[in-house]
Amino acid sequence: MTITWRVAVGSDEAGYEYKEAIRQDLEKDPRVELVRDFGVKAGEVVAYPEVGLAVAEAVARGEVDRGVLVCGTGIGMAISANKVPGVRATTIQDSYSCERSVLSNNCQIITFGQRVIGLELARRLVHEWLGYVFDPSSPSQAKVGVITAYEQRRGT
Ligand SMILES: O=C[C@H](O)[C@H](O)COP(=O)(O)O
Repeated sequence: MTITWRVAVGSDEAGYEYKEAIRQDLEKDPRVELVRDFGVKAGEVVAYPEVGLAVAEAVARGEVDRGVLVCGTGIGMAISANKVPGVRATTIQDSYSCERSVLSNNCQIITFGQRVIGLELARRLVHEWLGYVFDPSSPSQAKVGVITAYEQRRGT
């Protein structure tokens, strides 16, 4: 079975160059059917939560399957995206965390710090990431379900 993804990308000004490189890679990847760019544009200055929340809301609404967010560290983008109910986001810097972010945690969003990791590593991790699919019949589902149940109890 061939899975294709609808992917959103976004950054603040501190992550603009990586976001652009990743967007271009995604647009060429046969596993990607749609790329939505939530900015920023060149020279634009936008607070990272504005972009992180917009991408996470697009994921939560089902308009895209996944998102890639870039800021200086990746931290602010992950914090922001995780505020949107139903969204799981994490910063990644290595191959194993990339794999587990999907297979253990069913994260829909990964974030990078442009000031933290090299561009080629970030691009490689995105390439790997598109190959992972969460298995809802795996033992990890029940653990992720604890988070979902908490959100539902909270009514968020
Ligand atoms: O997590 C936040 C990002 O790294 C952002 O790009 C920079 O934020 P700052 O300007 O508040 O350091």
